[in-house]
Amino acid sequence: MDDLPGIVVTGVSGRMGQMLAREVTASGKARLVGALERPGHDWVGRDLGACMGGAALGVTVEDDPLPAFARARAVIDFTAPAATVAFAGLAAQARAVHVIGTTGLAPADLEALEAASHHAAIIRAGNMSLGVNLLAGLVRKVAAALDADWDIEVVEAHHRMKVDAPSGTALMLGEAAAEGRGIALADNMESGRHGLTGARAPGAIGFSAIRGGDIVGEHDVIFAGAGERLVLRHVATDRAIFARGALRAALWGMDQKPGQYDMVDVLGL
Ligand SMILES: NC(=O)c1ccc[n+]([C@@H]2O[C@H](COP(=O)([O-])OP(=O)(O)OC[C@H]3O[C@@H](n4cnc5c(N)ncnc54)[C@H](O)[C@@H]3O)[C@@H](O)[C@H]2O)c1
Ligand SMILES: O=C(O)C1=N[C@H](C(=O)O)CCC1
Repeated sequence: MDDLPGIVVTGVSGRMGQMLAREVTASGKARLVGALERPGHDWVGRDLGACMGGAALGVTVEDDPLPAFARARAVIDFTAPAATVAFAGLAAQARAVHVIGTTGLAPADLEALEAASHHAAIIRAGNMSLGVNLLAGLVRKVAAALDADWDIEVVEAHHRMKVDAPSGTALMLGEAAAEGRGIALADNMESGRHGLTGARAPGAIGFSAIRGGDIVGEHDVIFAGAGERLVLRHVATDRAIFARGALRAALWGMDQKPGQYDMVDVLGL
């Protein structure tokens, strides 16, 4: 057991943090060598297993990232943008692989990640599931095959606690559509329609977000043409798909040089 590579999970009390801690512990491929929460969180200083309502795991929840990262080959981080940027600098210092699932990152955050990736591998994706990464490839192909008379709309649905929109997945799928069409997403994005919006801009890629209940994650990419409509859909029913992808990315990243990677690299798609 002791020779298995060590992994630290950040934001360990969160929806994804708990899922990740369970995935790493049960995998037989890695050891959980650290569990982090934000300072002041009531899990800090307690055994993680007990906090999650099960048997003791022998892993105490900590709030100081650097000593934890120094014990790890990889850090799996599904938290919030400010925390992720700070963790990127510290993971780079510890030369640990940083797997980032956090969404809602701003351009300045991405610049900070780029700087950190000169010192350690960073693997980041708005969605770590196999299905969504395959879907992105299909979306790119369909968008390349259809002309701009086909309107592209991305519709996503998530649980009521999600804080960012469009989702990271929706943006990934929008990027794939834009690449297929040979346009820049940033110049063609239409989202948050409300009121007297006027007609749809020709060639736009539209985004709509639904938030409610405990929806894990659903994404439709709609290609709407004259007299017909093509809909490509992914439905997530279990967060374990994201945790499995993240663990796979962490193990893969341990053999990579410093740099930025995504799940297409990890999955060899
Ligand atoms: N890429 C993917 O496949 C994927 C899948 C699911 C969720 N996500 C993203 O992961 C992120 C987290 O989602 P969630 O549903 O688990 O959210 P959540 O709110 O349940 O969990 C986030 C956790 O991070 C902790 N945290 C915040 N700042 C911290 C800090 N400085 N140090 C340590 N811990 C800190 C919070 O206390 C919380 O426990 C979101 O950005 C979400 O969009 C990505
Ligand atoms: O629950 C979330 O939050 C999710 N976030 C990712 C996104 O923004 O696309 C992946 C799906 C779940």
